[in-house]
Amino acid sequence: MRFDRVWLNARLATLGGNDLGIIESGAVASKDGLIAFAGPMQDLPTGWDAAGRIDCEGRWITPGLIDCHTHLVYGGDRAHEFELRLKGASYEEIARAGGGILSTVKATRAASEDELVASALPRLDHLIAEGCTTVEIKSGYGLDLESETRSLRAARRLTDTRPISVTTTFLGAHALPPEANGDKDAFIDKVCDQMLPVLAREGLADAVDAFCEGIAFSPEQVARVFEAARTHRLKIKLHADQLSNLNGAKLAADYGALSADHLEYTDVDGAVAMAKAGTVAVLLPGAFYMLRETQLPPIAAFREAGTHMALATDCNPGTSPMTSLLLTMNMGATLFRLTVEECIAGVTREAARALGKLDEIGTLEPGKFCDLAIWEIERPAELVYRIGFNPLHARIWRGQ
Ligand SMILES: O=C(O)CC[C@@H]1NC(=O)NC1=O
Ligand SMILES: [Fe+3]
Repeated sequence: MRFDRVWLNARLATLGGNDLGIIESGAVASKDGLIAFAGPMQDLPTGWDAAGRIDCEGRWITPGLIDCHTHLVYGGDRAHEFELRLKGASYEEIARAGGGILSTVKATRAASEDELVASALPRLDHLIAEGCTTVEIKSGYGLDLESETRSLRAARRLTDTRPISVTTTFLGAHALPPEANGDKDAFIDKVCDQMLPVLAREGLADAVDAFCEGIAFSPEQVARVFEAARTHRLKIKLHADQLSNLNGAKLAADYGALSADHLEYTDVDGAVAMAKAGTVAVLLPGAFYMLRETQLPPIAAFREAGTHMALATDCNPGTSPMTSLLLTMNMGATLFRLTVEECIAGVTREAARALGKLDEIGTLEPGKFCDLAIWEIERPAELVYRIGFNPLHARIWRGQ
């Protein structure tokens, strides 16, 4: 058997099954960008050969990390609002005063596609430096067809100059733009009848998302977006129950969403509905931390119900200006009390599930893309335990 590359003398955290899937004296082999073998070195086929042999000298190999929820493409920044919040203004007060998302909308509408690409690249490079091999990027700061199109094109273009997989999500129902003059239903009509069909036809969106919240859109308005997504055969996700319980998790589950995200105010019924529907709970501790939220997501209910749980940075200029999946894991453990296994699975196997791509990425199993992160650590817990330290030794994307 001839492989392209073989990584030998490694300790594997395959994330296969429902745990870390640890293999102590392991090897991974690639062929044409895919994993051709992942298992005990002694099980490598007799007489195997390879163009490249890498001695990992006992280092750990995990699947490449996956950030399944980011708003990475946007103009400007919100540092000034950060100062306002330090002086006591709430996130909702700032939003209702026309700041928040809308100030980023103004900056994004004013930015060219090249400028959107250029400003996103440093954020993307930070994720890549920590072993990220797939990133989901939402629109949602354009809020009109031309700006949403420009944002999603910019997201797609990031793969032109970086070795990373990008999935895009149309988040037109993120906030009400100024020109809507307060008419949310008319804006939802535009999202569903004008923007979504064009973006679907042009293949610019892999999924559709919405913000179901008092300061954003109602469950009824979100349901209209979901119906339109279904018409155009696009998968759905939802920013749900972040600041209040509008039963967003249940709504997402009822529509068979890939994921419902945030979920601080989700109740047991929502957790059970998600488990039954296979809708992944994407937990976003960066926003919880930045907003100094005190309502914890119902982790015990998710565990009890069997709801899959993922973790992501929610990288965005307002509530989570964070580009570190390692710090995200530490927050998931420290703030949400997730276990080490849940954290590492949350940014690999479960993040892949949240993107509907578990058949392609997220575990070290033959037939999946050979996306690897090789770590200078003695035990997997170090990936979650440390704060502000990056133990990445090497990152492999599609076997390279
Ligand atoms: O503040 C921003 O720019 C986005 C905030 C982000 N979007 C959303 O729906 N919830 C969030 O935390
Ligand atoms: Fe978000």
